[in-house]
Amino acid sequence: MADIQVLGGPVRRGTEILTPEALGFVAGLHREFAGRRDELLAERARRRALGVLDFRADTRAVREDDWTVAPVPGPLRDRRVEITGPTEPKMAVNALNSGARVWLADLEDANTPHWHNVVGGQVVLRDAALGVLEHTSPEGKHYAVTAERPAVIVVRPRGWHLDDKHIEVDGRRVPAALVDFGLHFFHNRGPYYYLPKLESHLEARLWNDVFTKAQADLGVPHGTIRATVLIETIPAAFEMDEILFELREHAAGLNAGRWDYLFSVIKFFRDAGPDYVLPDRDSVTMTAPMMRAYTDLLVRTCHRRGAHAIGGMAAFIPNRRDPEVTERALAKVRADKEREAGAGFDGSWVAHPDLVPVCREVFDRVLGDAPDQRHVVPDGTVTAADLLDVASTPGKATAAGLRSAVDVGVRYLMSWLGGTGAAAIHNLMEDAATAEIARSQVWQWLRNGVVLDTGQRVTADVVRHVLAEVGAALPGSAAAVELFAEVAMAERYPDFLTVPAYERI
Ligand SMILES: CC(=O)SCCNC(=O)CCNC(=O)[C@H](O)C(C)(C)COP(=O)(O)OP(=O)(O)OC[C@H]1O[C@@H](n2cnc3c(N)ncnc32)[C@H](O)[C@@H]1OP(=O)(O)O
Ligand SMILES: O=CC(=O)O
Ligand SMILES: [Mg+2]
Repeated sequence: MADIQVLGGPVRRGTEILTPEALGFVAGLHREFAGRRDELLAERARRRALGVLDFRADTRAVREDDWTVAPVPGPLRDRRVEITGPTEPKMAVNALNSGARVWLADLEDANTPHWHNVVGGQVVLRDAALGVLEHTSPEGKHYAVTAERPAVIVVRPRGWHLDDKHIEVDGRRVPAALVDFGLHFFHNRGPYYYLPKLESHLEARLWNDVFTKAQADLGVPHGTIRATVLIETIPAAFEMDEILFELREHAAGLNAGRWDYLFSVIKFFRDAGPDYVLPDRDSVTMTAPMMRAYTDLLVRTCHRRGAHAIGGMAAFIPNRRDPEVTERALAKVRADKEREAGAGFDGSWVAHPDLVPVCREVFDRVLGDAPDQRHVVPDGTVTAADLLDVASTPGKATAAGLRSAVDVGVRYLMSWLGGTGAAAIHNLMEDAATAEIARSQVWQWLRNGVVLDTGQRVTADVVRHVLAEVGAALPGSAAAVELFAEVAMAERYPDFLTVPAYERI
């Protein structure tokens, strides 16, 4: 224990989570795997420096051979509606009662990793697993899980890129992914996880080895854990088969994480010239050729391998106080889910309980009594050129788009720094992934000197001017404005906005 330091302050009921045994377990994972994690992060940078993306020659056999992942476990058999949300107690109860089949309990895109969120989230997850989760709001409203069939909990730990500054082992910070997974698995024995932001099959292999050791250390049978991997980076799109193969004894499916995927496309090609400059965020829809290629390949890969293909998040949020906003959100979400169900997905995500019925209805119509449509393997081939066809994305870079990116980015960072990692902004769900798009788009437009629809070229002065106007209209935004400038305008592009942001909380 002497070499395990907890640097975060006290959190209510935190001692139930940060027990010597649980910390020892996390330290064991850290000692075995942190070094490999470091090498894999360095490998991300090396791969981008090469500037080339293609299917790998050395894994051709994995793509061509016949194999399948382990059989789907009973509780994950039917995933037609999954609700996502942070592990805050009220939302946790609401998600479990929402009628969705799965609750993606999010320690990643929807969560600010304040220490009290990290530890408090584990308290909520433990109570939920034990069936004792309850909450009373400041207004005195009582929340308890009453659903006959509460959603199955699937936990999303943070990605490989972040270290947690509140736990040190042998003098160094522990990868946040190992903190989140380790504490959760120690207290609840899993067994279901979503794995975010992977860039390669070697990162999947690392997760597989973490699962193997974790199960062995705690005497849990090998293969109990089941992971759904988000394909939400462009490098990972070229290794879908390989990722499932590495995790085949622990894999449950793949998910099309569209927002981080777009972020990754911009990030990977941020200085690759005009053919790779994306237009306004709201014009890049899932019907853009490169997005269609990505989801087609995902569904085909999953179904060939017996895994579930889970759709992504439409960002439109209903508003119980504004029927027009709600009607628009329902129509947009319905169209999105119909596209996904028609393309072969087995289920999809919603961001709000009021969207559960529409997603369920759309998938009920396509699935009928069957729990999924894994037996449907769509024909066709997706080539590297299809995945990389950024140039055919319709839309323009506009002055309104620039303002919106800056405005949403600053508003979101205000929320994130304040401890709330998902927010409804202008009736859209914004989280770390969508904010990454906003700031990366500004960086890309600036680097490429993009000319907007108004004829104005994007320069540092133009961005500074918009940022000053946005900041002036938002009281208390100084820290968020400064952070936005750092992540959208720095000469050297920061890989993740959450890394510098984390040092400020
Ligand atoms: C790119 C990606 O990774 S997507 C996945 C990550 N992102 C997310 O998970 C975002 C999930 N969604 C949310 O966080 C929220 O819906 C927000 C922040 C967008 C909007 O939340 P709010 O402003 O509270 O919405 P609203 O006021 O309409 O909520 C109404 C009720 O629904 C509840 N609710 C809203 N969203 C959720 C949710 N996702 N899960 C559970 N309950 C929810 C609220 O707690 C509230 O409950 P109450 O009536 O008991 O008070
Ligand atoms: O995590 C999901 C995404 O779209 O990003
Ligand atoms: Mg994501």
